[in-house]
Amino acid sequence: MPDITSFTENTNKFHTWLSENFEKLSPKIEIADLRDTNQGRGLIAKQDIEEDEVLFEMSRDAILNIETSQLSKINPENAEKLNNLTQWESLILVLAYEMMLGSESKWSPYFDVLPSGGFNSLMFWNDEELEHLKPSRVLSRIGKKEAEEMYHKLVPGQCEELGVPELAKFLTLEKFHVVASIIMSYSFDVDRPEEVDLVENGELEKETDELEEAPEVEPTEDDDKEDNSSSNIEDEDEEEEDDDDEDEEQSNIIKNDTFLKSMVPLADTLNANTTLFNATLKYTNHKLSMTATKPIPAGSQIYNIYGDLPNSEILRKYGYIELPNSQHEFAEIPIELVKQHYLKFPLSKESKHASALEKLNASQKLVDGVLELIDESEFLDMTLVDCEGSIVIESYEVFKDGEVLLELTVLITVLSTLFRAFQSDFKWLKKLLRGVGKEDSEFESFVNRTIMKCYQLIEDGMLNRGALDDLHAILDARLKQYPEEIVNGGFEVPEQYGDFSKEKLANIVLKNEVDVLNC
Ligand SMILES: C[S@@+](CC[C@H](N)C(=O)[O-])C[C@H]1O[C@@H](n2cnc3c(N)ncnc32)[C@H](O)[C@@H]1O
Repeated sequence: MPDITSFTENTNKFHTWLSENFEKLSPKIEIADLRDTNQGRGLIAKQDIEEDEVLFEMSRDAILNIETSQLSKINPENAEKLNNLTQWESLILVLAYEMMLGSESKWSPYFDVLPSGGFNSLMFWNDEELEHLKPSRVLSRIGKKEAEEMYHKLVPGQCEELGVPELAKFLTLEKFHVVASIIMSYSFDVDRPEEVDLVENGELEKETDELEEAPEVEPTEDDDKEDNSSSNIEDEDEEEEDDDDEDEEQSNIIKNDTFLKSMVPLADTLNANTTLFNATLKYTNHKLSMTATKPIPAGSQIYNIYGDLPNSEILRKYGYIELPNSQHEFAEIPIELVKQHYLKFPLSKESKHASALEKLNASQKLVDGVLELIDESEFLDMTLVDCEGSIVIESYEVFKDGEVLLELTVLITVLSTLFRAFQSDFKWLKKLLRGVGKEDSEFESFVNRTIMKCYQLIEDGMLNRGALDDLHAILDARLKQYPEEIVNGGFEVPEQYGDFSKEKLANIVLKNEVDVLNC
């Protein structure tokens, strides 16, 4: 039986705190108990709300981050020290410290409505439960190991460094996972006031409706100065690796960011839905305000959007899924499958040639040699400005509407053109093979010329037949990796959200991915 009394009491105390600490709290909204539909607390409209109406508003000192926390203030050097950690690390310490203060913390009634356990996000699934998600690539993004490494960096080292050894005792590994999971599913990346100024003055152009790191997303705000949701530990580690080269950025890591990872009370009480979202968090220089983006009829739930996330990512970070799917589903093609396709590609139709090529280990040499040249292609580096770095990456997203990542289109067009050319002339192929891996060889110049030609074709909107055939074959190979029941339509996505088993949640994610691959 859920404890209705303390749940309601905590909601009421939080509401009182909000009326004392917020600048505006519309009487048209209420915090509702939605546990009967497995949504915890949520925000409901008590009366009709108009588009652009402000639902609540708070000043920047009502939110919790390294600038407002006690941990920064108890010691004059702490603010600087926290700024030298990553956004994740510092907010974990800041939030844990305030929680340790208990009723002494300004945010104590807020903490009482945050979860203290019962998380469904993938970090809390055991190995057996995670098996159900195979072959989804979401499994590569859980970051359990990275989380533990972060724990050992912060505890006890950073706690002592900040002059709070008692925090090391409070922040057990179990508590660390709770705090990190709260940040994962409740925090916002709030634009700094200076950033808002720049955008408002037109000095910085920001694109609308685009996340900072789509689709490996954050509860960050989107570039329209409106909210989304938060980041994950691996995302930030990747950013840091990039920064590692730059000594200057080693210190003041956070000060270099245009946003500050923050806990934003009440804004994080909104549940999310990629179709039904009707409110968004807007930032001004001094304030944050939750604003209706559509008219909201009395009795409806007020929804945010945590980002352009597919169900696999919603499950990983937030522990729930959308039915029948998210608006932003994608599936992923691992590079291994692309390699395997071309390793099996018949380089000659004549059997005597085929065995000679086998002896030369030709397929492996060609696949490795071509991928190396594509990876290092200066031409692609300069022309594909929308792709970050090399087009040879671990996996490629394909989307619900049949759209494929540009990187994959280019890669497959080049590979399909090359391998069909290799297939056309056995003698020439043998000659080419001698140059694999060598600079200024005929092999290298042929591959580079083909890369340029293929790029031109793609720019002119032309995909050759061979590339399409290869893409379909690779998509089919990916589909074969999914459980038969899901691929053959033996599993049906339920109509109503409920208290689903982990296996059912996993099957819904796999079914969504299979549907995308079948598009
Ligand atoms: C930012 S919090 C929203 C407030 C939360 N419901 C609460 O009671 O504190 C995010 C969490 O709310 C839940 N949630 C959000 N949107 C949901 C939805 N559409 N359906 C089910 N649960 C949802 C998930 O547990 C998620 O991790």
